[in-house]
Amino acid sequence: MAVSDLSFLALCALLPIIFLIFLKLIVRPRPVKIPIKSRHVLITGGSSGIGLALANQAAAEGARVTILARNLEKLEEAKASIRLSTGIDVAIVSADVCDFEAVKEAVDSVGPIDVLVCNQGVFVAQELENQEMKEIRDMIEINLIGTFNLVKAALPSMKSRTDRKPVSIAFMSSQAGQVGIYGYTAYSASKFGLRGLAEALQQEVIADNIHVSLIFPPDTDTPGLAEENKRKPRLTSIIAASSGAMKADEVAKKAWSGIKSGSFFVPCNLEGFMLSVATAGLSPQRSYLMAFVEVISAGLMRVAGLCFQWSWYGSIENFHAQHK
Ligand SMILES: NC(=O)C1=CN([C@@H]2O[C@H](COP(=O)(O)OP(=O)(O)OC[C@H]3O[C@@H](n4cnc5c(N)ncnc54)[C@H](OP(=O)(O)O)[C@@H]3O)[C@@H](O)[C@H]2O)C=CC1
Ligand SMILES: CCCCCCCCCCCCCCCC(=O)[C@@H](N)CO
Repeated sequence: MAVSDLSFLALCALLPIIFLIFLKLIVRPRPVKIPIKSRHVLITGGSSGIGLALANQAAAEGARVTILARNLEKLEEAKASIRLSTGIDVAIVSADVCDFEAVKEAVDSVGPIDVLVCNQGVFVAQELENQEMKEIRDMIEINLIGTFNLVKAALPSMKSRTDRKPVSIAFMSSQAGQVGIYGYTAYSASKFGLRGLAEALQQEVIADNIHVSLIFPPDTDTPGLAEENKRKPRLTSIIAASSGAMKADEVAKKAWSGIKSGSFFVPCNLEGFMLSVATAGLSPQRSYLMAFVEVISAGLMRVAGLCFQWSWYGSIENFHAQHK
């Protein structure tokens, strides 16, 4: 082999390494670890489904957990179920996230928060044309404005903590917050909204050692999903089935691992991983390895995304052809 061939091969091997080093130097915010043991975790919507699973796992890991929701009976039941499975007592607090004064009072009553998980959410799948304005408003109010209320209420004490250790604010989005899906005009809007909130907020709070995570679950087996499934447009189910369904415990496990590693995007399954790479956009990225994957697979992921759209629009066409 000629010397020039060898040096060409060496260059080919070297380029990715140089690129990795470059990415390692520039990714921002810098990597961080956020332990939850012995720290105060507030989980909204913690009385049911994904929130309850998050609370269970945090309690089992030795965090001091508070769960917040509206219905006090459901909160008591959740507390009893967590005690049964972990032997640990969590604190409960009742408030409607839509009421800022109530949220402020609740947050002040539970003491300084190290990890705030804004997980409360409602979802009713329906074509916009058939959906009542009340349902649309509820989704925006509870999922998006309610999250603003929580962050506004918790931020002052999170910022003024004396120990300066890394703390976290996590938002429960959805894969429907990464791609618009038939039947989810209002829901997707509320969850896409969380992304804008999260991206901007991360820049505002990084100097306070506060780290933001956005979690993107697929359909997850919860009381909320069972309720949603009672009346769901057929096409919503068909398109959402592009991503596999998960158990609440599995989603909670992925969520905690993402929050603790300070990841900005937290996908929960393989399809979610692809979605996160495909929709990386200008989101912050702490991991140079993930940044590397995003850069080298960007074109391919766009092709995959176009294939999914091709298949979804195919389903929509078929559906209309059958229902003429
Ligand atoms: N299940 C799924 O398929 C998926 C869910 N998600 C998201 O995960 C989150 C949790 O969903 P899931 O576990 O299924 O939901 P559930 O319906 O099982 O639980 C919702 C929780 O939120 C609380 N909540 C609802 N409205 C309010 C409010 N106004 N103020 C305070 N708390 C409230 C409920 O308690 P109460 O009613 O007593 O207030 C309950 O604890 C949601 O944000 C959802 O959008 C994302 C992707 C998939
Ligand atoms: C480039 C590659 C892309 C790969 C995969 C795309 C899969 C998208 C599926 C989206 C499913 C949305 C489910 C919403 C669940 C939810 O939030 C509700 N249960 C609540 O209403």
